[in-house]
Amino acid sequence: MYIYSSAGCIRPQPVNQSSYDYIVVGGGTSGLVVAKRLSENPEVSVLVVEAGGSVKDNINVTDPLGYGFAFGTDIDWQFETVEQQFAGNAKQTVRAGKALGGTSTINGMAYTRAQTSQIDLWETLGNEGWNWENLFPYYLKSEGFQVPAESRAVAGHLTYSPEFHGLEGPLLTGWMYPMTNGTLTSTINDTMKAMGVPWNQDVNGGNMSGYSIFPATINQDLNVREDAARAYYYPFQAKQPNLHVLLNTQVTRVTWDKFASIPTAQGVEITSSNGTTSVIKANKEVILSAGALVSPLLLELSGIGNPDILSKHGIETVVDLPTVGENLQDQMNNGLQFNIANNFDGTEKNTMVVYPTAGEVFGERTSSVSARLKASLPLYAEKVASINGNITSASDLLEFFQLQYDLIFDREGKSTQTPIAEVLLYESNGVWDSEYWGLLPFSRGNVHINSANTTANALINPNYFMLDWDMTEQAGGADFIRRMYTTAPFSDLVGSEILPGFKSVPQNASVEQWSGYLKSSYRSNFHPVGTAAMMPREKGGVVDADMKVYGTANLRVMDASVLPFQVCGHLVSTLYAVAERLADIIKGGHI
Ligand SMILES: Cc1cc2nc3c(=O)[nH]c(=O)nc-3n(C[C@H](O)[C@H](O)[C@H](O)COP(=O)(O)OP(=O)(O)OC[C@H]3O[C@@H](n4cnc5c(N)ncnc54)[C@H](O)[C@@H]3O)c2cc1C
Repeated sequence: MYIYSSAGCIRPQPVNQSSYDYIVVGGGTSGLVVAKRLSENPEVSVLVVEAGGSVKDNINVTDPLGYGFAFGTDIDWQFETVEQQFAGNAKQTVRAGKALGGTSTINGMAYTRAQTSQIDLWETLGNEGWNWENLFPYYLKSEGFQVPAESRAVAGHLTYSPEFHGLEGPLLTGWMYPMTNGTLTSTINDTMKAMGVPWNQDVNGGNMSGYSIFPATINQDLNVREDAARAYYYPFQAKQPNLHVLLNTQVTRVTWDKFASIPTAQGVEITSSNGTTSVIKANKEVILSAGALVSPLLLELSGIGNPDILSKHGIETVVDLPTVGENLQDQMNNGLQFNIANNFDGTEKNTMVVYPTAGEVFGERTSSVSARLKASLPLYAEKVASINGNITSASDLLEFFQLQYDLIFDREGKSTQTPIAEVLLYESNGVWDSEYWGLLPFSRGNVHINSANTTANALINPNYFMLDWDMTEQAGGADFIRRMYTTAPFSDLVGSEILPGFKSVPQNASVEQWSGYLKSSYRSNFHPVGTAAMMPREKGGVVDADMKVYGTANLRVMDASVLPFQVCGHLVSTLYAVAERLADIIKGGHI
């Protein structure tokens, strides 16, 4: 067993302690933030246990234009879902990073936050103190925004509002150099204007809707990906000798203090890469940051969860918390492709994004779509409850669904400012590609252990396309893209539609006509959240507003599992901010 500690560059050293004050399970996006911040106090020792290794020099990670290079390699967990019964029964692959830095080492590097109302919703649910106003300072605290030079900003349409960005935080954000020249951005802007979609000066201030050029997590001067390890670990290795990292080591469960009156984590059981198993003790706390598809499994393997599931696998119940692993929410990712007309020179590679609202997607149909959704909510709640074994009651689900509805539509059924789709646009291998996803599906699934064997595959079931809104939203996104490609002036640069093509999905297709194509060509959007949700226990929460697991003295979860609802932005910006705030909560003082 080897430990990587503060002594300069990454170099294996024998484990030198059998106990640490804090043990963070998973050196990923969230885990490294918490570990770095806790170890700012030189009096405490912090150990991060990470299943993967260091990828500091892995070109598949560092190359900012190398999105996808790491897929299918040994740093990709490549989780597999069960057959998706509402989407043609095919299984799906859900990617996640297995490396120091976690999924931030393989992701698309987009840095976009959330709609203010989405974060405020967390407080409405009963999580005191979790609202946009309180979280916003932590978005700024985590961020080291690299201000683009004015000439670059003008040439590349890189608009931003300085007050929405932190300059001193560890996580570098900004724009890649080669992305900032060309005229396509303004052509699309004129097209968006023609479609009634405004330019959004900065998607990171709490209003995401509109058309924008989004920043990335990037070190623009080195031209390398900025992942969690580059932001929150490597620069502090030498300065914070009390921050230790144990790589290539898998945590298999939490161990408990047999003599404590309430369940108290005593440490973690680990398996090293050579297969040896041992226990490391935690003097104060264990924090699970293994990701939304693993942290709930570690809870179950440690005896926290649904007693029916635990007993089936011979695991003694430590805390009866049946919603562990429930409330899984992911999004579905589809794409449309078009030929490029000869008059486009193909040189611009800006990070263009459109976040249309329900009104912009559905147009005149908005009130009928909203009425139908509203009327369907009780049915949705019944359906989700029954398919998921009534672990979360239909009445609780109905409450969540009404809150989610209120994000999208107001009381009169009109569209709010919350976007319902993310639409990307880029030129790739000589064609126009528009990848997109509906942002707020109502489907809820789950993830559970399938064995007490810690290395066995889990049962991952996002229930993609379970509810008809999810298809309505996804088909609406496809319609929106077709309009975008056929609206001037962008239409001048577009040839014929390649995918799906009008033979496969006719012009002005109905939702039903879209569904065959969308279900046969979708993939996971790789944004699983909600499986150890921060909510009051009586509503099905797994962690409280301090991310402490209900019924335990000193076990917390901090990763995408705790987000009770999906957010409209990509996840890392919000996870960095939430983890920053949690670190302050643990340290005993927060903004
Ligand atoms: C392909 C892809 C593209 C994406 N694109 C974007 C994007 O452009 N922008 C964005 O903001 N978000 C994006 N996301 C989502 C985002 O990156 C993730 O939601 C986020 O990084 C998850 O952070 P986390 O802290 O929850 O978990 P992770 O960062 O996944 O960290 C979990 C860590 O725990 C480790 N671990 C797991 N099990 C164990 C165990 N038993 N013992 C020890 N360690 C363990 C893992 O190896 C990992 O390092 C993308 C995701 C993917 C997969």
